[in-house]
Amino acid sequence: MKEVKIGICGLGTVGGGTVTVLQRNAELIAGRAGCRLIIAQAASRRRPEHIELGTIPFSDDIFQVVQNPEIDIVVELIGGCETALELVLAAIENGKHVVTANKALIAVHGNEIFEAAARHGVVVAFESSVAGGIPVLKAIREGLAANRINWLAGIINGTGNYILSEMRSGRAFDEVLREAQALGYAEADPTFDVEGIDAAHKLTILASSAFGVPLQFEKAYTEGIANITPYDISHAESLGYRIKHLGIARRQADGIELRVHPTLVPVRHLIANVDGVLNAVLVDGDAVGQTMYYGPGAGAEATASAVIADLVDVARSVAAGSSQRVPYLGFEPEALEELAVLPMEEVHSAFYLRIHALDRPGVLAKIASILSEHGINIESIMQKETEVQDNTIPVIILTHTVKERQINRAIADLEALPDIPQRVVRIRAEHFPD
Ligand SMILES: NC(=O)C1=CN([C@@H]2O[C@H](COP(=O)(O)OP(=O)(O)OC[C@H]3O[C@@H](n4cnc5c(N)ncnc54)[C@H](O)[C@@H]3O)[C@@H](O)[C@H]2O)C=CC1
Ligand SMILES: N[C@@H](CC=O)C(=O)O
Ligand code: NA
Repeated sequence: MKEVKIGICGLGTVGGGTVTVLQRNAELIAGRAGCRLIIAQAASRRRPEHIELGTIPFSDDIFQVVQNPEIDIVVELIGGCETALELVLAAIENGKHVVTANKALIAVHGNEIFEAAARHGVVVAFESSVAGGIPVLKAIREGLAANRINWLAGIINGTGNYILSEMRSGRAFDEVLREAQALGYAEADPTFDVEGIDAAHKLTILASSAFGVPLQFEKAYTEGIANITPYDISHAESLGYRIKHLGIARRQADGIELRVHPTLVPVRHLIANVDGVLNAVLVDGDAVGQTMYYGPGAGAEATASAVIADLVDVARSVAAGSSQRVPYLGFEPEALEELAVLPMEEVHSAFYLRIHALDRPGVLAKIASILSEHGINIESIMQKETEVQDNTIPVIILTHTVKERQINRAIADLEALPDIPQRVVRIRAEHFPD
């Protein structure tokens, strides 16, 4: 049987999982790929103690892997952007195919990397970069190729979803984050998870694959989960909603929405019930309707599953000597569109508002009148008389769907009232069509 030689750079969580699964399932993978995947070299800062490397040659210099003439496919699992970009471009220039789990690298430098790969006749595969083990890019680029995709929405950060899920049972944010780090779910810099940057990287890749637009991470609206409190989680629940951190991309007539933020989702919706490190991506296509892809979004072997699926894909084409591949973003480069990313003020959502108002007669009427002046209808309102804090009473409001611009103006007017001494808390809400 033909052999395809691979070199693995980075032996941390995902690198370790990849070595383990490649060794454990070697026969099965060879049967599927039609060739043997041989790890010809592995490199990382330190020789890992917890990974059984056996006879695999080890180096502490990742650049040795891209210079190794034996190697056909370089697997980049070091993370980060600077060295990873240098490594991947060097691999491509040396005529090597690349498999990477690095969403930051693809979202920020993907356009440049794909051009370099096309010039050198090699491929770059990145299924594991989005939603870990879930084959969602394959589903969008291949399985849904017939569809005009209208919108997609997903829980695409395992760490953030793990934190929000555990907070529902009253656990503290910092303690749960430390646990997610210990389980290998979090990024090297966990602020990427907490501030929504990791989800924005993944949403950028999903949106480009769904709509056929160039990668444009810098235009994504990004808001994380750091300000979500147990108080809002429990009040959202009493309104029949759960707070999830979602990435949403929607095609509008004049552009696309590209946004990542905490969102109230009706509790009965499937996506509200995706908990822990699990991810889910809901995709609406004009022919198929809605499909949802669900599974582990992070973790060593779950992510290795997608890394190895890419290795099998690339190895099959190397073994067959074929250059026919699914295009990176699922569209031929000349079919990509320059659709504008819409400013957030043009986006429509319903809103959960938490307003702390002084306990004076007529305050509720003033709030209702300001919302009405801005054309905002109220779906439900709760005044928590028993929860007086600093002389204020929380008023929780759920609005109907409005333009972001309307809510911004209404909140500015509310915050200008002497009766409302604190900032208004707002969280967007989505009602997915059936
Ligand atoms: N942990 C997860 O569940 C998932 C991670 N990813 C992505 O996979 C990539 C790797 O993530 P993890 O395995 O979690 O990270 P990690 O921090 O556990 O592993 C990275 C490894 O690369 C090594 N390394 C980094 N820079 C190096 C350099 N310049 N020279 C030599 N060695 C170097 C580190 O020493 C470490 O062993 C990242 O891009 C991450 O975003 C993607 C999906 C899931
Ligand atoms: N830190 C990421 C890892 C997978 O992409 C996450 O928590 O989802
Ligand atoms: Na994936």
